[in-house]
Amino acid sequence: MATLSHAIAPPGLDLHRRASHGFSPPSLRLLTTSCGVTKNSSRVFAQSKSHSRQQIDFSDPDWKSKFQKDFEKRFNIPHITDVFPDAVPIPSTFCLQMRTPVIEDFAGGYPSDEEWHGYINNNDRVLLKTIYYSSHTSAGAECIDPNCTWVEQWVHRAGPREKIYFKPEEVKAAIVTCGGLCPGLNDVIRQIVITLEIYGVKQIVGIPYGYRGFSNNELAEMPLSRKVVQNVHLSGGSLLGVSRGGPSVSDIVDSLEERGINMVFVLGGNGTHAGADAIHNECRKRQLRVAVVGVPKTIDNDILLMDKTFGFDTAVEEAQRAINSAYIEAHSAYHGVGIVKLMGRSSGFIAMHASLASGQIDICLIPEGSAVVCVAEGAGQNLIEKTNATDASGNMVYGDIGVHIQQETKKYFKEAGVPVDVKYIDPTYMIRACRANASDGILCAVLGQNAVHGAFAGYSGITVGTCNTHYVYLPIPEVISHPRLVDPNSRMWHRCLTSTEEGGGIWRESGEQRGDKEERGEREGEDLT
Ligand SMILES: Nc1ncnc2c1ncn2[C@@H]1O[C@H](COP(=O)(O)OP(=O)(O)OP(=O)(O)O)[C@@H](O)[C@H]1O
Ligand SMILES: O=P(O)(O)OC[C@H]1O[C@](O)(CO)[C@@H](O)[C@@H]1O
Ligand SMILES: [Mg+2]
Repeated sequence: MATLSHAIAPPGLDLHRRASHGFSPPSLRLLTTSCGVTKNSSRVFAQSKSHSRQQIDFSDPDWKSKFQKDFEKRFNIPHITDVFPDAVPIPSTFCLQMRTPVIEDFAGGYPSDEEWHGYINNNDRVLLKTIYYSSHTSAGAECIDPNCTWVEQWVHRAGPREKIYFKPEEVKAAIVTCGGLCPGLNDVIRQIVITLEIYGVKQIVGIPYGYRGFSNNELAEMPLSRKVVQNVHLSGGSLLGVSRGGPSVSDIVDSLEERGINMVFVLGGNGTHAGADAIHNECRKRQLRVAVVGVPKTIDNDILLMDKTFGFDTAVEEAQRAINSAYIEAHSAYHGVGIVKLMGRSSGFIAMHASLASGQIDICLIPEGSAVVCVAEGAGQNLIEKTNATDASGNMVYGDIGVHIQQETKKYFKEAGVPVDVKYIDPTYMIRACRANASDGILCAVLGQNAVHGAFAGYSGITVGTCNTHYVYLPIPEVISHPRLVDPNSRMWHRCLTSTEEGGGIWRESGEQRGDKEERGEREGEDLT
């Protein structure tokens, strides 16, 4: 008995071609995503892909320590003293005396102020990878060498430092939000402003409409204060507006100089971070004492190394509403088919998580049955006509895979002589224009605070994120070298398969189909995502 899953298997979604296989499957589930297929051989040294700059000779008995040294160098976070070795720090103006200890809680007595100061030591580190894989055949294994040797990889811990490199009264801080919208942007803006004020900063401005705001004289900077941002997190979008494209890096840095801005908080995805890193480098070239700190914003969750980016949870929650509607429509119709297209340019994380969360992504092909199809926008691009268009930032504009599946499904069933009722839902912008949920709200607040702590501590060219639930600073190039992709060998993907019962209906593109993406992307196989 053929199943629809076979009918639409790669190189497919070619429902006609396989229609002759018959159509009497018991029940079948389908989930499509844009995630790639990993050839088993590449799993052996999955991680070495991201370490391609370092040629590792595993026959060298010292390879591990050399690897670790190289890793430390790569994950070193740029500091103001790299360029200004004589920069003198001052004691932090960020007050940590707000604790209200209940003495009785401390059996051995509450630590004195000399022992406890609540700041982060510059040498504190967070373990980047926490699973010891005993074999490269383990699910989601990321091994460096053929023996899957345990290699500790440490990254810098985020948070307030005891010494700061900017006098708050000399700071003019700017916040800019670029790319597309994402739930939680206003929460991050709010928290950055509040934290800057706690340090004592008086000059805080918002740059309107992304990087464009730096060059367009008609767009005035927006003065920001706690009063202005107090309630902004209660609505979605960005208080400052967003945009794609815009001025050159050199023009942006000219504008920073003209405006006297010496702290820039950049909220955006991989494109925005590439811009932030370029701005940081240009400032260094010009010997400007400017701190550039990113906060990763991507609804697609396609930034490397982090547990997840803010807004993702909210988007998944919102996506479920669409899936639920598709499910209800499909189940209420005679031979109903519900199709939902979700965001995910290169990565199918939203589709995978929303499917897993909803438990409703299943296709029943029994005559009285129904089907719910969830597809990530980047999937199956090889099946539809290329638009050859790019947006203002240079990102490729994709064809509409959702509409394609809708049309092909109708054709398929027509040819099979089975009446179907196909309902197509495209909630695209609804999942990213909404307000952040509680867990994203917390994530945004902590990221915003840590961005300010990083800038005051003298770091630049960095971004903030969570690794294994701990907050860290990472050098920008390491998180944007390519988009993070769903790993089909990961536990999460298999959980997704499991949640769709037999899992036989899950479809993903083959390595060949998505060859171009394989070149650009890296799969991340950890359990969290
Ligand atoms: N390599 C780059 N160097 C400098 N600036 C860049 C680069 N790539 C993109 N940008 C700029 O960054 C901004 C945002 O880029 P983009 O539109 O790709 O969104 P993004 O940050 O990737 O967010 P999203 O996840 O919403 O796509 C644009 O103003 C764009 O001009
Ligand atoms: O219509 P816009 O603003 O270009 O945004 C669409 C794109 O933005 C994202 O949400 C983030 O990159 C993608 O998933 C999507 O392709
Ligand atoms: Mg992008």
